[in-house]
Amino acid sequence: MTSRVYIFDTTLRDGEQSPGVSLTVEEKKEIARALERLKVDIIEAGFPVASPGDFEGVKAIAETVKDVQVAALARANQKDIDTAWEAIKTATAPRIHTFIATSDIHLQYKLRKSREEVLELAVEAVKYAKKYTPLVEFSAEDATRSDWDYLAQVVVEVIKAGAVTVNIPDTVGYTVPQEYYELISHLVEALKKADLYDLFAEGKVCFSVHCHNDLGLAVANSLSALLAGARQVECTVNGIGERAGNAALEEIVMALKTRQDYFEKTLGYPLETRIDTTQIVPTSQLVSKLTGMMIQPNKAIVGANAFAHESGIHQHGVIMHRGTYEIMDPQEIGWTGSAIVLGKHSGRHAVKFKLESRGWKLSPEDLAKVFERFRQEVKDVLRTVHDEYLEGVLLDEFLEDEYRYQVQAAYVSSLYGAPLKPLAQVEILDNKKDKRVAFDVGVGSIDAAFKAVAKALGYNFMGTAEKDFSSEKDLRLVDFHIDAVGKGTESLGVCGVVIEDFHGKRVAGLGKDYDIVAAGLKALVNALNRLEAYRSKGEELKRTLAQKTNG
Ligand SMILES: CC(=O)SCCNC(=O)CCNC(=O)[C@H](O)C(C)(C)COP(=O)(O)OP(=O)(O)OC[C@H]1O[C@@H](n2cnc3c(N)ncnc32)[C@H](O)[C@@H]1OP(=O)(O)O
Ligand SMILES: CC(C)C(=O)C(=O)O
Repeated sequence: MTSRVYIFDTTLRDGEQSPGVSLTVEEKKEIARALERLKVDIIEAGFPVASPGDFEGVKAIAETVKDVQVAALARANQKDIDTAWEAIKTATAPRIHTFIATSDIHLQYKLRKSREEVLELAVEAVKYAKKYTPLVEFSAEDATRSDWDYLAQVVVEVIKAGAVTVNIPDTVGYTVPQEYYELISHLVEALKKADLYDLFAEGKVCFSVHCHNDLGLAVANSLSALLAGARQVECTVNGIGERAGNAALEEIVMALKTRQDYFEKTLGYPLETRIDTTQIVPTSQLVSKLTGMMIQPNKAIVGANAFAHESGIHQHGVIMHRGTYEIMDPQEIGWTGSAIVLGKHSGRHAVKFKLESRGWKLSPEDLAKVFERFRQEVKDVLRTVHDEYLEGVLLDEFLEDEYRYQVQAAYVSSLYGAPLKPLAQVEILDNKKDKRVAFDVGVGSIDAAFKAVAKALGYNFMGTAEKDFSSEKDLRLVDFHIDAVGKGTESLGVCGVVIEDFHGKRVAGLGKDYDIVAAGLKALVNALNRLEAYRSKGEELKRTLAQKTNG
């Protein structure tokens, strides 16, 4: 048996069958190019007879990609096969993928045909497709709910008719790993009985698997089938597809790579794909963007949290040795690295690590003070804790005396249904007791208030605009959010802001108030106090604190 596993990507065919997904020809070409870079073996580009748009998409892909087979789907009839061929004939290696269901439930209710009729249609379809290309794949739709002996008969006959790949789909995600293993083994035995085993053993005929995820078992079932002798896996990027989706390409590939030891121990040789795993994350993100199907944060391999650690014990482990809580190298998959994310469950080691990565070296006593303040003021208060909030509490701890500004009073209007813009007037007192007053308008009351505060203190508030900084006075808003502590209209508003200055320095500010605009004002003024204190005393403080660690 060969050790090579062929990756048949059906993102553009079964993946596009996800409810709500519809890709343009240009988008399909962009994904196909990404799949070529990922080095999948086969791209199933679509179902050409389905619509002129599908036909054009498949044709365009066949003309675009070179280093990969291009497959087109066709029912077991001549029109579908002719149309499939028309669409893929310019591909470097065109594959016709014809299919018909073999389960009694499909035969009786959907096809309204006998087993004999379906067998004949399958054989005729393969023979007909074979006139166009040697690369003919046959799929026995709903194979896992088919009678095993009838399925074996179909498999044997389509191979005799010329199919070089025989796919055994778990169309409705019904099987379980052990059963699927036994089914593939049963079909291998059938090849032996039919004197076709040599073709299979030499890799001239290949069993393929195509698993749906209705019970969440698509990847497990696919891997189990590989152990039984299948050598092609049909899968989609991010696991998108009909209903609960298909087996996720990234999970199959990384399971084979990460547990190569297990497959080698079990089979006596490793299983290998030719996938360039560093292309997994870029491809996944492209597919998500173009299909509009979000990737859940905890999705294996490609979810935003797949290599992020928030709880203290795990963070400590990862800081000491990544392998304590990670079984894959994120960079091998195309991530920039793992992430230590500060949050409710973070501990002292993570806080120390984060501060050190920003150039702060603290004695155990100073670290304890900052950690305690972080615990009290930030950890339980914010859901997303940017690293800047941690540096912020450090600045509060050591430089609070330097803070210059305090909101004295503010008047901010809030409008509904009026053709006017909200207006903010703020009065800020500095540490020399001088009053700084400014007015401004904004798209909303917070926007107006922030502009007025910035103006009063000599800054120019750019909002979240992507435009370049043009002056030392410019300030960009990097993050802004308000959470409510408590329930109902009397809850406390907690506002967090992160701003960036002309030099790229980012600082965070926090503000709390029963009035959410007031919470926002306090947060921005807190951030500006921290920014100015950092600018005048930050580097000196770093040196002073670091010296304490030497003594
Ligand atoms: C398991 C899978 O993922 S299979 C692929 C599913 N993908 C799609 O369906 C893609 C989009 N489909 C379409 O655009 C349309 O269904 C088309 C163009 C393919 C067919 O449209 P229509 O001709 O209107 O038929 P409709 O979809 O309503 O019914 C399917 C017909 O194909 C027949 N059929 C279904 N599977 C097969 C097959 N593998 N081989 C031969 N005939 C089949 C059905 O019996 C039915 O025939 P009938 O019209 O004589 O009753
Ligand atoms: C056409 C076949 C391969 C299919 O998509 C399925 O059975 O799910």
